[in-house]
Amino acid sequence: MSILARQAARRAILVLADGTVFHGTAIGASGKAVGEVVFNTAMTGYQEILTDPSYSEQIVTLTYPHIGNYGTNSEDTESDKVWAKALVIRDLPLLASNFRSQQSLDEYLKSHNVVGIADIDTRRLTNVLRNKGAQNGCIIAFGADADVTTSDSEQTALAAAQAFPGLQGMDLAKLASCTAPHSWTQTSWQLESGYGEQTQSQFHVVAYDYGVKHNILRMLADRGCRITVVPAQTSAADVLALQPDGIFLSNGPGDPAACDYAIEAIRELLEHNIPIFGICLGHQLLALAMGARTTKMPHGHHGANHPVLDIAKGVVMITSQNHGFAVDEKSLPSHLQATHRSLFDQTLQGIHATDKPAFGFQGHPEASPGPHDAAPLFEHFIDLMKTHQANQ
Ligand SMILES: NC(=O)CC[C@H](N)C(=O)O
Repeated sequence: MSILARQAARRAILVLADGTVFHGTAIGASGKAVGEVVFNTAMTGYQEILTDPSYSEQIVTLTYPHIGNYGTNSEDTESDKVWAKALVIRDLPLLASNFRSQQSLDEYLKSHNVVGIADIDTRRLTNVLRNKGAQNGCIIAFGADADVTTSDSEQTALAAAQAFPGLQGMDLAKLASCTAPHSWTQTSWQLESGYGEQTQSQFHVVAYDYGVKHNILRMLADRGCRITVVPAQTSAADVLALQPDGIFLSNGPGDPAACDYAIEAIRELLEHNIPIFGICLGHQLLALAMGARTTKMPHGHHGANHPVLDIAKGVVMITSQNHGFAVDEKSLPSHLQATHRSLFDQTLQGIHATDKPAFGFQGHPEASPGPHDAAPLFEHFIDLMKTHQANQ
């Protein structure tokens, strides 16, 4: 029995748009949350997942049964707030134990005003999502003194789930983006010293922030990139005025095809032959700008154990993934080459332009807390910038 069940438990319900109902224990804040329900198979990294802006408008189910074991801290974050709409877990363990822990997961969710549900059969929920596809859903987490199991609240939750418009066609990147350009100098976390500060740089990278995960910026800073982060709607002309050695297109939430301003700016930037690297949403936007199409996947890829084939090398990488849309390989124009494919469902995972120094990766080479098999993709971006500098 979890600590929640031992305490005076607050009840919660999760209702999917197809009418499936789960009764569980409320964790985090009291209230209602509506969004697309997805499942993530990572065993660790719940704080990084919650703070990943790409989870905007999504309710995240973690399939690993014990979540919260190592508590939370102020460092293991991918942005300044929790972006996931709500959290669904099987069991919140009795103790949070880690020398870096500052707050339990339950307290952390409460302090960020995020609702959650525990003590439900997450295997059953995952089966529903895997077989029927990602579905919209609603969680109602009741306060301690609420009378809860009424069918009224199930009806309220069902109506809210069915009224959610869905992620297709939603442009969320401009909402997750920063509002003003700024520089980024923080480097990766080390056990002895925590996060570091960049001391010298060799390349100037302009990073489009569509909801950027901080570890991407840290890994670029580690590799000698002086970084100017710019808002999602920055024009190509404004980026070119910064005289970048390379342009980075970040991850981000929502439907890539809805980000017309970004697709237009990237199309214009491609004409200047400056190295461009896109991750996840950035990869999808690069593909769209070059004439490919994106589609909504049945239940997407969310986890830290996804095998991806490097087509040219014939090597398999274990990768971190978080996406619900994908570039349709069949739609690639002749000047875009497929470089990586998912070994779960054969969907496209990487592209490289044959006529420009531009490439994209669907997974997360910056993954924190890993895996790190795809990290060498950052070196490829550095190599392209070196060549570009040498040719100037
Ligand atoms: N992590 C991301 O950048 C996600 C990209 C896009 N929003 C998708 O769901 O496919």
